[in-house]
Amino acid sequence: MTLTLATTVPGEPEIFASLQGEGPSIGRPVAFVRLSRCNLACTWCDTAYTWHFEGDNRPHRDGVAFDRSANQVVLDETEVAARIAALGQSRLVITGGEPLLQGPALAKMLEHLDTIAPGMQVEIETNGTVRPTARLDVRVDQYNVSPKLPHSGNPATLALIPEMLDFWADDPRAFLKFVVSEPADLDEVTALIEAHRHPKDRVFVMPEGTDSITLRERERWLADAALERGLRMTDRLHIHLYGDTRGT
Ligand SMILES: C[S@@+](CC[C@H](N)C(=O)[O-])C[C@H]1O[C@@H](n2cnc3c(N)ncnc32)[C@H](O)[C@@H]1O
Ligand SMILES: Nc1nc2[nH]cc(C(=O)O)c2c(=O)[nH]1
Ligand code: SF4
Ligand SMILES: [Mg+2]
Repeated sequence: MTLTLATTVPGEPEIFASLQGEGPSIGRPVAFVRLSRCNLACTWCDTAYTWHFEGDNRPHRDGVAFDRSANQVVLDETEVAARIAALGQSRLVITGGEPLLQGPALAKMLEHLDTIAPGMQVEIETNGTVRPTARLDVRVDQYNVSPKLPHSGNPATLALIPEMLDFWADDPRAFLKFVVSEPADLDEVTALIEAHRHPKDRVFVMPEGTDSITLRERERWLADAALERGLRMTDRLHIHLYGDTRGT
């Protein structure tokens, strides 16, 4: 089966080694694979090149027309697994775009990966709106679920599906990671986790931002808010280290 991946440069799939920059595994050395396409359209998405193609039925961002052929590459699941194994890491982060849109092919890729690099730990970065298939789910050690608040520009009917929030609350592998732009967003975070009984020790808040100055500025009030509300906070380490660049 094939997977559709994002690219670093035209034709080169976005498969790379880096430190996990966000969330419960921050600082861990990992292999990353970034898949193409998304079912949401966050106004501040830092990887819009994974879903925002010319001709797509999506709002254009900054008036820039993205070229699909330069931003996608299709590979067999065995080739994807081989490239991940070649990075020599013991942990894998699957991200996108929205990786759970390609559940069946991802499951096959991880099954093959287990034969060439046995025992790799697997994390999935997801917007939390798509249920993982059973065959994929058995291969996953951790879900980093980032539900999208209204400031993302997505309608709540698409982004905040009550049954899915209940589903993640019940899974001890699922950590929520809310992107926050202003202090009032914290009230929405608190209301959501209380409504869906998501344990606070599995809830992170993370500043919106794609440069160090913005992140640091927002972290000043976010740290106090997290402390006050009993939530965990995460930085975005990769932005400080490498800026907002592909393949890092
Ligand atoms: C690009 S998304 C891909 C995975 C999935 N679509 C999701 O949204 O979780 C990876 C992570 O980056 C976060 N993110 C994207 N743009 C961001 C920004 N401008 N500031 C902070 N976090 C951002 C998302 O919320 C998510 O946690
Ligand atoms: N280093 C690094 N850490 C990350 N954690 C989550 C990322 C993502 O885009 O999903 C990401 C990323 O793009 N780079
Ligand atoms: S859900 Fe994730 S990949 Fe999709 S637009 Fe939002 S941040 Fe970007
Ligand atoms: Mg990222």
